[in-house]
Amino acid sequence: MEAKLQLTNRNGSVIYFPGIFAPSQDYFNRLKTACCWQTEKVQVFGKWHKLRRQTAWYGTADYRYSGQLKTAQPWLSVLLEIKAQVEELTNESYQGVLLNYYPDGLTAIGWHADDERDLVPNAAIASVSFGATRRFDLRHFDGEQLSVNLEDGSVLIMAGELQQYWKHQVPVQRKIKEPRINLTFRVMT
Ligand SMILES: O=C(O)CCC(=O)C(=O)O
Ligand SMILES: [Fe+2]
Repeated sequence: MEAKLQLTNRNGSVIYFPGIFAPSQDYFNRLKTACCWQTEKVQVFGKWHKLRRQTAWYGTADYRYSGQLKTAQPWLSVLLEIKAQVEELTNESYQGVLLNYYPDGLTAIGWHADDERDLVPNAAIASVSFGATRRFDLRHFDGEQLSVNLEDGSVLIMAGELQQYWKHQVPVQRKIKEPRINLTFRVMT
């Protein structure tokens, strides 16, 4: 059994597994090279703005989120390799993965819940991290906050009713100059 840390079990569960993938597997560079990255945009008062964060969506189902339609690109072998290990660890099967590329610590993702209607409600979301360690914050609607550092090769599982009661973010960390890739494997309707 792998080492694991249960961060909360209140209104959903969050479990952290460090060191699931070894640095020698070189997934950061393989994903950086193989994936078709797109600069993320957000619409504010009708105007589109480019973000520093880049994303990619792979799998067998299209995904609508924050006003955009992400057309699924077919699975890559490197993604299937990672998916197989994550499915074994979490006892779940995933139809899609959202990848986020953070070039440095100035790149962040704001408070949100992963509750889009294309996702099966309350199904597990498995979040895999490569590269720079970044802080991951969770905030319950009643104000309780939790944080965990997501290290290279780790897997974080969010499950149950979590997305209905908690939001999460990856905040700006100015001192971090190194890039990071995160993959969130999702169960789609
Ligand atoms: O980069 C992370 O650790 C989280 C990404 C995330 O929350 C998302 O893609 O919905
Ligand atoms: Fe998220």
